[in-house]
Amino acid sequence: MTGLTQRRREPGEQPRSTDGGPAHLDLDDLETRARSALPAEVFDYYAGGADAEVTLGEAPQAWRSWRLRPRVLRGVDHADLTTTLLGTPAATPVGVAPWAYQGMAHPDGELATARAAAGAGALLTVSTSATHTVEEVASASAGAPAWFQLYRQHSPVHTDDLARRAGAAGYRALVLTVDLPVLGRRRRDLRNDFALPAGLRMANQPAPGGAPAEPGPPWTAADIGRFADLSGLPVVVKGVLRGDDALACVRAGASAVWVSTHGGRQVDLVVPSAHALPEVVDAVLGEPGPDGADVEVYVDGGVRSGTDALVALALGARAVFVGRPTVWGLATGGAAGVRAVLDGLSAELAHAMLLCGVASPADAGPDLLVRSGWLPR
Ligand SMILES: Cc1cc2nc3c(=O)[nH]c(=O)nc-3n(C[C@H](O)[C@H](O)[C@H](O)COP(=O)(O)O)c2cc1C
Ligand SMILES: CC(C)CC(=O)C(=O)O
Repeated sequence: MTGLTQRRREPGEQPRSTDGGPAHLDLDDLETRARSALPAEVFDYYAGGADAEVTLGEAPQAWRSWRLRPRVLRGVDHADLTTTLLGTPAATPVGVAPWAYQGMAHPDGELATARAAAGAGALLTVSTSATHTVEEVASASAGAPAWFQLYRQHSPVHTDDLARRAGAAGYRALVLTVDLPVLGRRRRDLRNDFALPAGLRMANQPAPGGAPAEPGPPWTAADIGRFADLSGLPVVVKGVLRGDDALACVRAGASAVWVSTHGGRQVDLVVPSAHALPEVVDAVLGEPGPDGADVEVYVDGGVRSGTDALVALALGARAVFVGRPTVWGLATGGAAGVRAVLDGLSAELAHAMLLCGVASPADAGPDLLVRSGWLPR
């Protein structure tokens, strides 16, 4: 947190080089360093989006189509970031979105990300497509709360098995990703003929050579309650962009919905998360979840600063999740790199909250925002 005044330079003191440490979070610089650290096709896989990447490019801009209306003289001299997510305490409303194949970014992969999230008190979401098993990542979290993200697998038996294992391993929620009936068309990957490195461990996939899988039917809302029963966990539905879908998920037993364009990697030209969020919040506001508590709404996509995160909270998100910033942190600095990203974004958020007279995440509301007419939409 910056102090009340500028620091005065000592006589003869030269400006410090900022190369020596993370004086502040510079995500553009981190991305540039990750680009140098990673093989070009791996960087492209992580960075890229679907088709012409319009949605990918618009995501950060969309948060920035809002302007803040700071509250003054409200007696707020401290911003407390602590919150609960589905009843689980978290030190910050900035969490880690699930992302695949972390072993390509760092040898410790998901284990490093888990340690970083645990250290930061940030909620971790672990991808099905991890390079360490459901149970290994749970152990690395050392009791810190984590959620497990589930994709529909080729074999429904395998999908169900993963849901049960997530419950048994101590994850606190099951995140069903519903925006990937098939993979989006990612031009960079097509151009690079991207393939996963030969030695990469697909830790949650069944061993090759088993019986050929019989694909099950596509998921419907009815699967929400079924997975809650199988896993014994509350279900979060990730990849919702419409109010009617959000309400249908809640009525089918979801405890939370997660507004997401999948980082612009699935369908291009979809509405940015920042614009879909208010519709989803309106649709489910005050709806009870299966345990009677209010349903929660989360969001991800293009959140790159504390002020972006504050806009999301003001629009009604209970938590924001970040994907690529943690990719760049892991690729450049392992667990410490991810930790610096999470701590940096949380510090920026706390700073922005204080400057806007917002004492806690729950204290953020739509009164903080205006959509400026003069801004390009
Ligand atoms: C490299 C990469 C891999 C991803 N893998 C998954 C995944 O396995 N499961 C999932 O639900 N979402 C996955 N996502 C989407 C993220 O969870 C999240 O929605 C998105 O990255 C948020 O946008 P941001 O990267 O702009 O923060 C992935 C995203 C990226 C960038
Ligand atoms: C295994 C993939 C489907 C992971 C993913 O969600 C992505 O690359 O966006």
